[in-house]
Amino acid sequence: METELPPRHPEAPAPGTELGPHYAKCFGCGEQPDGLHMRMVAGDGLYLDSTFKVLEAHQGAPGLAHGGLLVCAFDEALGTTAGTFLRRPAVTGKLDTDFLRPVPVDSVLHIRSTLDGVAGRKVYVSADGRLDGPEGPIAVKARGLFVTVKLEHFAKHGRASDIAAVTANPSMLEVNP
Ligand SMILES: CCCCCCCCCCCCCC(=O)SCCNC(=O)CCNC(=O)[C@H](O)C(C)(C)COP(=O)(O)OP(=O)(O)OC[C@H]1O[C@@H](n2cnc3c(N)ncnc32)[C@H](O)[C@@H]1OP(=O)(O)O
Repeated sequence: METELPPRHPEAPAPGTELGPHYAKCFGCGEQPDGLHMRMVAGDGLYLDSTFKVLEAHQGAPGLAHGGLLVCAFDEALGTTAGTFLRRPAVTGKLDTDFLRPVPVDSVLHIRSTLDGVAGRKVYVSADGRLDGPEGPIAVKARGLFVTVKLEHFAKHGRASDIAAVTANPSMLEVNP
């Protein structure tokens, strides 16, 4: 598959900028009580650095993060990477994950997610998640294919009450394609 490396969008957040939630109710980055509350900082290339602290509510086995929630963290990081550097929303088409080490409750996963290339509406992204700091051992790796969509995608498919809520209060969204 031929891909191109896109330029960093001129309106992408400056390197070092901490991103706000892309949607106030997002499970990954918004205000959901048991959500992942991920924090993300724009890198100086086509990458983001994110952190996800594994909490009590995120367990699968005793004292360990649930694998599906780890996938959720990567979905969030990868989708935000695509959206941030292209300045248009992208939804997950495909997501592959390698789980290399268990991730304990109370640990912080340090995720670097990178935009690797685009081909038409397809956006290829990948990420590594490390324990014990940004240079620590890799616990989880992921690769994703995201597909850019127009805002109508959400208006057409989203639950009507939530669409009405964000229409009435656009500050719930960080969307400015
Ligand atoms: C603005 C700034 C915002 C910043 C913040 C944003 C943050 C966001 C954070 C989000 C965080 C969380 C993120 C979430 O949780 S997103 C939520 C989870 N994902 C979804 O709900 C997506 C559901 N799927 C769809 O809606 C449609 O299937 C989409 C839109 C994806 C494509 O249907 P559409 O009819 O529109 O397009 P198309 O079918 O012509 O496909 C187009 C191209 O893509 C290729 N293709 C498609 N699927 C696959 C696949 N599985 N493997 C390989 N390839 C695939 C396809 O072959 C074609 O290629 P080509 O023929 O052109 O070569």
